[in-house]
Amino acid sequence: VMADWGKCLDFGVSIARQARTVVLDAFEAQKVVSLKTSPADLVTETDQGVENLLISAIKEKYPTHKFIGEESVAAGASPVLTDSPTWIIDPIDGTTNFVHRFPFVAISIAFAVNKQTEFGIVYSCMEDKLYRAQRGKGAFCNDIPLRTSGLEDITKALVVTEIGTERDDLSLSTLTSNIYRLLKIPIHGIRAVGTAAVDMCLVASAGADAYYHVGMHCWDIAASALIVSEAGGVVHDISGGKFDLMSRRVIAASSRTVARGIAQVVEAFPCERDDGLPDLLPLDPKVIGLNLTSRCSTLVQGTYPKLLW
Ligand SMILES: O=P(O)(O)O[C@H]1[C@H](O)[C@@H](O)[C@@H](O)[C@@H](O)[C@@H]1O
Ligand SMILES: [Mg+2]
Ligand SMILES: [Mg+2]
Repeated sequence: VMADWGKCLDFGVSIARQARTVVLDAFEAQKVVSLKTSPADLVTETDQGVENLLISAIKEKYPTHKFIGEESVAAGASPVLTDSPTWIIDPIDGTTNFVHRFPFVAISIAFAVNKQTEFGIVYSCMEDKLYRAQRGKGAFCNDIPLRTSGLEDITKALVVTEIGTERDDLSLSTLTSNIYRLLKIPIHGIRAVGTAAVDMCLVASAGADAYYHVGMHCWDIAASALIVSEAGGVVHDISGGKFDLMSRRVIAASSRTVARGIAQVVEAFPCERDDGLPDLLPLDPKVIGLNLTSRCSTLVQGTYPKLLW
């Protein structure tokens, strides 16, 4: 029988609401900003404070549960997802927005058991929009049910993506040529809100038709990936194959057709997986009929082969 994690979800919502008050209080205040992996990868004391608040509240109620938190990982914790009940937390998604007071900042909390996401919560703090989904039970924004647009025709798509924090030539040339090739399809337009979690919730709420990105982390999208699929959307790897939460690549879309259309024109640049495993080519045996057993031990330099089906 499927365990009902509903009470755990309710607890997650209650601590997300508490954390939001901390974010709102800090939003206007002076901030101490530090750098992480690049001059564009920022972190503040509020990121760390909110993560500590969430993790200590959860530990008190569920002492055996495990955590993958963005700022704990930045401080050296290992982001390996086991079968144990695990909370995957991004305390502030959109830290650059937070620092600049660009009013799109989200708290993202996902909960996985046996490596399967059981619920996801994304609180878009300035908008006061609390998105949530429990596996098999639908997706909601402030308790209103969510459905994606269901769009099939990519030439009518509004697509969200992110610029990310990479500033090296390969990442930036791949990223900008992806935008160029998408616009040439043509599509209606491209937007970047500055938080992957909110981008994906826009797909779930039909405000956009697809989101794609290479370089974000599991904590950015673990919650919103479930919210998109519970809203009737699809979530795939950037190649069009099977989504892998730890791969740092994703397409979330209104339909498989739109996802396929994006997979055909966008390319991935190599980036280290969140779990540190050797990078797997995004080969989905079902999709290409291959019987793959061995992992690919080295990154395919440059871009991944096109996996079209
Ligand atoms: O604000 P973060 O939690 O660091 O997440 C950001 C990420 O740093 C950036 O690279 C982009 O991918 C954004 O979409 C993320 O939300
Ligand atoms: Mg983030
Ligand atoms: Mg963050």
